[in-house]
Amino acid sequence: MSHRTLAGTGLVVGYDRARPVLDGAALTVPAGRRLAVLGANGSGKTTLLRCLSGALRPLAGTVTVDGVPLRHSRAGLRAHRQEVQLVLQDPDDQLFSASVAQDVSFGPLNLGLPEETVRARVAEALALLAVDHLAARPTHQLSYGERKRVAIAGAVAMRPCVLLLDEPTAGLDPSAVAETLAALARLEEHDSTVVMSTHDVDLALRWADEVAVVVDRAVVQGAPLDVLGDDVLLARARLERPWALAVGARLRELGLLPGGTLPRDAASLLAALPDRPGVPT
Ligand SMILES: Nc1ncnc2c1ncn2[C@@H]1O[C@H](COP(=O)(O)OP(=O)(O)OP(=O)(O)O)[C@@H](O)[C@H]1O
Repeated sequence: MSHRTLAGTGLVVGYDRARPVLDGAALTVPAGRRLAVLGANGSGKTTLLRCLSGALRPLAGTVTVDGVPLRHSRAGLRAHRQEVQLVLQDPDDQLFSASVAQDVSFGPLNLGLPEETVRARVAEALALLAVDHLAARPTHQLSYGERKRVAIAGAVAMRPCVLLLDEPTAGLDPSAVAETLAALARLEEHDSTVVMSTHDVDLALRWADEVAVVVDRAVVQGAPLDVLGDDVLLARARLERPWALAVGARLRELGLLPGGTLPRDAASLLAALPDRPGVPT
């Protein structure tokens, strides 16, 4: 795998030509950078990811990989799927084989790869997602969190350059969220660029290198502190300011937090606070 830059420009995407979900949206997934796609329910996050994956053809606009436009022919889509993989929000939309190993091997087998290569890819994908101990288990017996990680493993076995994850942490408990994030970090070491959609502004702030907000049928993209500190944009997008920015800004107003970049999570906020109690005069 190697890093590739996935981008969409002038995207008009939707299910009804008269009322597209996205109308002239642009997004760049910079190679090797973590991108979080945020937006309220129904704003069009899934629609955007489906379009970038090639699953949904835009009514207008172009999707490119390293500047080369995606063609929606059979051959074009087949080539695109080897570069870009989408993992759906609900693992039950994705898992259909009897066992975990069979499910994860489905994509590589479909590519016509030799059995030995498929076995190696499956073993690697299961290990990266820390679900190797589940290889022989029937998929329907797994917990929701396990099924979500197995679904990601299925995409990873295709060795995509860009992995698009639709709400990979939704419905997970905090330890399962941490396990998923650790798995994503291992994927990045294997040169996959990871994009996740989420409603969780706090997660986006602490995880992402860049943030894209789907709002008013368009996409606003930028640095996490800029985008998630923009109250006007957040209100338009029906999102809340991340707690770390809200609390950090208030502590700074009170003179309790030194200047510089605002902390992005609890650990860095606590580390930035003075080590003595009491309100400074
Ligand atoms: N297959 C479809 N046919 C018709 N309309 C659809 C279809 N899929 C989605 N939509 C509509 O497109 C809009 C955007 O939906 P989408 O699923 O992309 O939003 P989302 O931001 O991912 O939402 P959520 O956070 O609730 O998952 C919604 O109004 C939805 O009803």
